[in-house]
Amino acid sequence: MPVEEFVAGWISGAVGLVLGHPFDTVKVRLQTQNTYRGIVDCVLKTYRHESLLGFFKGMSFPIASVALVNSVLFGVYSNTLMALTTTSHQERRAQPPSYTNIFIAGCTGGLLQAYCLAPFDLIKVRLQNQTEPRVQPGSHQPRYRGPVHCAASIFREEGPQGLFRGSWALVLRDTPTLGMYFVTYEGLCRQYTPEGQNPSSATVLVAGGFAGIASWITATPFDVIKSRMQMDGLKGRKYRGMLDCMASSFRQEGVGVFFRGMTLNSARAFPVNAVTFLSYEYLLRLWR
Ligand SMILES: C[N+](C)(C)CCCC[C@H](N)C(=O)O
Repeated sequence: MPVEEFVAGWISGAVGLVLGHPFDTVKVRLQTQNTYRGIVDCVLKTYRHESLLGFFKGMSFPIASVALVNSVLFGVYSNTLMALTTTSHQERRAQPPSYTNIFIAGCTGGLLQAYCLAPFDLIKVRLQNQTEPRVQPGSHQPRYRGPVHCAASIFREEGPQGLFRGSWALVLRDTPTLGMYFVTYEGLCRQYTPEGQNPSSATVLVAGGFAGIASWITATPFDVIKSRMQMDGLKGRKYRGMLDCMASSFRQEGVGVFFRGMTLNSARAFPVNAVTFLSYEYLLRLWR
């Protein structure tokens, strides 16, 4: 039943999310702050200054919203595929859909999830970039006290459209790359599974992991622009728009800027997406 796909998408996303958050925090900081020399430097400074908790900043909203975001991604993907091929999830092993249809369904899922993700991702990025240690009485207060305060402040200071800052870059980041995500996953599963059978757990883990890496590698240039657009507006506006952000980042920092965070994105992508697909497939088989 289509609704199961939504629920499976949610639970599997939450599991992956917690696992990958520390990588994500370091990545966001490297993409948007020029104070770190590299991954190790950023990890050490974060740990010394903010303790282990520093790596988990901004995680609560993503956990709450992953329900919506991942269920939209997997639910729209699967239901689009059903509309294109008239096969349900269970029938797809016996009648595999074409890669073109998988790509179209993945892009559709990606496009819609990007819109749901936009405000939550913005708040995550703003909180991850607060480098103040835990608030103690009398110490310097960070700008945002928590996710709700952050959302309310953005709404007040930058208007409702402020909550969607960077959403264009996010849509461009996620639409084609999520098409690729499902094509890679399906392709690898088919390659290592005898015809008509379900892929083994090991196959699902490896295919999910590589699907994550493939889509994150290609998504990184827009990921950098997205993070920068999201931080813009915090202290006045530096960029006139997405194209200006791309041009001025390139002018000031060279082409390398578009690959910032690629190592961390890939390192995070394998475990996160291996677990995401494994729990997704497992839950759907459980409910059949
Ligand atoms: C398309 N792009 C690679 C940007 C995102 C893929 C999202 C997959 C998973 N929720 C994760 O957080 O890794």
